[in-house]
Amino acid sequence: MQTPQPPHRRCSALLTDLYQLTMAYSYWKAGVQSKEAVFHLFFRTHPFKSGFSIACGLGDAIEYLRTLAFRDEELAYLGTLTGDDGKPLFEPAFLEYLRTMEWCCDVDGIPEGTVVFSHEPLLRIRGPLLQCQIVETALLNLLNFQTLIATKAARVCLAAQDDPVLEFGLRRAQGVDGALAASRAAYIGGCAATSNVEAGYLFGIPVRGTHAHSWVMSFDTEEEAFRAYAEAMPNNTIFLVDTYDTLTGVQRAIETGRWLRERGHELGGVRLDSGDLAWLSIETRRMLDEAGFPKAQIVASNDLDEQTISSLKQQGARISIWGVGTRLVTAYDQPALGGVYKLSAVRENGGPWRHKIKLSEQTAKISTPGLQQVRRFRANGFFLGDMIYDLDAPAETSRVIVDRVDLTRRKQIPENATAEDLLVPIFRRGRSVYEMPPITAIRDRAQAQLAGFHEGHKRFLNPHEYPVGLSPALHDLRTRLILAAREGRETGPRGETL
Ligand SMILES: Nc1ncnc2c1ncn2[C@@H]1O[C@H](COP(=O)(O)OP(=O)(O)OP(=O)(O)O)[C@@H](O)[C@H]1O
Ligand SMILES: O=P(O)(O)OC[C@H]1O[C@H](OP(=O)(O)OP(=O)(O)O)[C@H](O)[C@@H]1O
Ligand SMILES: O=C(O)c1cccnc1
Repeated sequence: MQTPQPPHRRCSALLTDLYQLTMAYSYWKAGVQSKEAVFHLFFRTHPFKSGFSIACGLGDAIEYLRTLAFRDEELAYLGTLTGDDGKPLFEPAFLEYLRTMEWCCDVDGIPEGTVVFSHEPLLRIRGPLLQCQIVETALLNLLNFQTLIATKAARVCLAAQDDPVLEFGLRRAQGVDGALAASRAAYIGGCAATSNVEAGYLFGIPVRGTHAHSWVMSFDTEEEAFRAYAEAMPNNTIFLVDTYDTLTGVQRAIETGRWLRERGHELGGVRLDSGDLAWLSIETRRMLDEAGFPKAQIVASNDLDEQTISSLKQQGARISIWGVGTRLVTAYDQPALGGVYKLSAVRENGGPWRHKIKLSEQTAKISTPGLQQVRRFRANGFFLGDMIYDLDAPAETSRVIVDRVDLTRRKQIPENATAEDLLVPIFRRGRSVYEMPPITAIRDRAQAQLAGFHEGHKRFLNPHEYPVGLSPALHDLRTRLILAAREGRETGPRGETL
């Protein structure tokens, strides 16, 4: 069966904040709708105090942009919207403009599954100002959530070391759409399978599951329940053992395992879902091994996350499969990634680019100008640092990475390092030029990328900061623009004094 690609449903052109459309209208009224613009989508801080994030959501973003069009019913609805004076917000001629508008932007993006860092553009959109503007909200929605969940999943999987992690989140996820997107992102982040059957069907993710307490409770005894399940599904026998007393449940699972073995089947294992999971798993392992079931798996679930899993590992827990739901798919400890979408250059009629910045009281929040690309350096199997540079400058050959905020912090990249530019072409003049990899390849990419970063960047407590900065030329350009903006001075296109 061919694996369907995201999305699971059409993302409408109306899936946006009203202000994108009021700005679009005003660009059109002012006659600047076709001015060429460049925007970048990036985040400023990693979620979960993490030292890294995993890019995710590009697949849905591509489908959204590929099918972007205002339908007649949607335009009719926009025609009913009114302003403070009760008169229509949008003129019919503008709605007609939207109806015939064809997506024609250039888009470059960092492939899903890539390890990414704060201030790095995950997407660069270049094209008519109006078109770049109206896609902001949907792109942020798609990339923010999926990057958040893929990052959480990667952390949970790092904590589980080489043990499989099953994503069990559907029942607690943020709605149907959140659940599906979370299952996909969790798989990309490293989960082995999901309990969400629709995600399995739509995205080609492996599906796994055990059984619930209700199964046990619906029989008079636990023995009967396990036996009936074993008879029905001798090839899927992980028994939930904590409905009454966990270790008694393990004993009953062992008895059912003997019964299965007499019939040529093997006991899959047990699931622990309450109590002290470290102690119970150690006792359970001992019982299973002594009874001759060394291959039976011990699955654990119950409000797990990367911190609990790390702690359980430290306590010597003998858990071999981790079922993780609520805290993974809701990104419980940080429910949103603060990705933003910022204008960084404009030009008219193919003239020189005018680089733009947004000032802020907080230096870290001052935006980066230019047409940005990210160059990642690597030597001896490890990534050394990332340099954001300006494609509008002469070809970048520098191997010095300058900290965005503190220009005295610089990293010199050695000559033997190889370099890779992370943003790849996704759309050219509105046409999709990117071949979406299968989801398994995206997941493999995340694993391969993570393996290229030193452990210090991946630890949970005070991770070591991976070097990310600007090329010296882009740093100079940004500084010139900040000074000119602060002094209220006009500058040349590249921030030069006039
Ligand atoms: N040894 C352990 N070390 C650290 N955390 C643990 C350990 N064992 C279990 N936990 C976690 O502690 C929490 C225990 O949950 P809680 O106090 O609600 O009790 P419970 O065992 O779930 O009881 P019940 O489900 O019957 O209400 C869960 O998040 C679980 O993952
Ligand atoms: O804890 P999570 O990480 O979300 O994993 C999924 C949970 O969902 C199921 O129980 P449910 O929460 O429905 O009921 P229970 O806690 O009363 O067993 C399962 O037994 C897990 O405990
Ligand atoms: O299959 C399971 O064990 C499962 C599925 C969803 C939620 N909790 C557990």
